[in-house]
Amino acid sequence: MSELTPDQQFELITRNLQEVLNPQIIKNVLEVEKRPLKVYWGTAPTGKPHCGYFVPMIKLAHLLKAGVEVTVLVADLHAFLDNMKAPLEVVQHRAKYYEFLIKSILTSINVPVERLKFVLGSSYQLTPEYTLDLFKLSNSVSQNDAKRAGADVVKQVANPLLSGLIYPLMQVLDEEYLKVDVQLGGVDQRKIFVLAEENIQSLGYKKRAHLMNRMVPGLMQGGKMSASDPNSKIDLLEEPKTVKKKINQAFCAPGNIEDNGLLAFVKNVLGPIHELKYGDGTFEFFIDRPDKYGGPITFKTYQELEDSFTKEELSPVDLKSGVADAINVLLAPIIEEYKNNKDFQDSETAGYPAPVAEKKKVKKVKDRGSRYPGAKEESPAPASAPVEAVTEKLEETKL
Ligand SMILES: N[C@@H](Cc1ccc(O)cc1)C(=O)O
Repeated sequence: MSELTPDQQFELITRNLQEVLNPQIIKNVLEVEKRPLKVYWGTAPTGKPHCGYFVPMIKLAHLLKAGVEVTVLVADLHAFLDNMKAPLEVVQHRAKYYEFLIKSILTSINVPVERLKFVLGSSYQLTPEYTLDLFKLSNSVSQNDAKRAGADVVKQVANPLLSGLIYPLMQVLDEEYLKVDVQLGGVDQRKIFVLAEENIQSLGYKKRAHLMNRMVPGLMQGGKMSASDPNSKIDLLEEPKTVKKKINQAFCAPGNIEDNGLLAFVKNVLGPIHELKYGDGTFEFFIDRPDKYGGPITFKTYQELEDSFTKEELSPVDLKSGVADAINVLLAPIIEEYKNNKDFQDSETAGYPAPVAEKKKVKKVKDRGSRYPGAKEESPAPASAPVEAVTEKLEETKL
């Protein structure tokens, strides 16, 4: 059990979250029952994981630090039920790939993974008990409610499939079958979490608390970092040159801190990772700025960085270069581990992301950002990396 007091545990468990539903359930376990809290986070192995994954990973780190028993659900059947984003033939393979990546992200930010439990959805979701519970739940949730619950999670298509209604019901049942007190997810899971809170007791099961992390904004104006828009996201196995290119094309207007995915990334990912590595409350963000623009600079608090950007002392180009460098440092050990892992090297035929191609030609792009306030941001060139095409095409043909 943790050395921390229940208050300290609660602070870590809920730190930097966007929302918590039913915190009293958590407090009761920590303060009254005095046993380790049990939390699960589920992920459906669909597209290629991107940098947005750092946010739940940081939360898993907080949970482990707080002595929580954490389960990661690799929701293979959910990946299949979401418009066959992962067809059954490839889902097992992708599930392994996700588990590998999650472990390597955590290891790269110094989080020990031994205490993490990984569970594959199909390992219990095909049992008679689970099936009967699914049927029972389908008799108490209306089509409309199930549809609404999945609206931000299940891909919305012109002719919605029935599987999209089964998906949220199964996510409700997972809370019981994984024997947890709490489910963690992004705020995009909110409607499913509410569905769970409103319906799980009809099966005689207890209501769970829900933790919701923030979504990392995409690199383009508006929206979250999304697997379906390659320009909005940076994959975990993205090559350094591509990272530079994508960050250079990101929307980042001088002095504008409101609609700025890069600052949000520093605040919600780079800052907390620095803190995890070097101790509570610490922050450091370095920009290797050319001498003629003021020389290298280190910000010691996020606020300093934001202020400097607001006052236009720090230009978008320099912010971009600092963020791109930091992302490349973050991704290097993950890419390294991937390249050293033989299991994933010849996986293209399984509809699975191809290895980071060393030979892949990356067209040289001109530096598109501007160092000067008021200069126009150009729209991004389409990034049609062959790596992308493999998964996307497979997904399309199976739809
Ligand atoms: N809905 C989650 C995946 C998930 C699936 C099943 C669960 O029980 C939990 C989470 C996502 O969008 O990635």
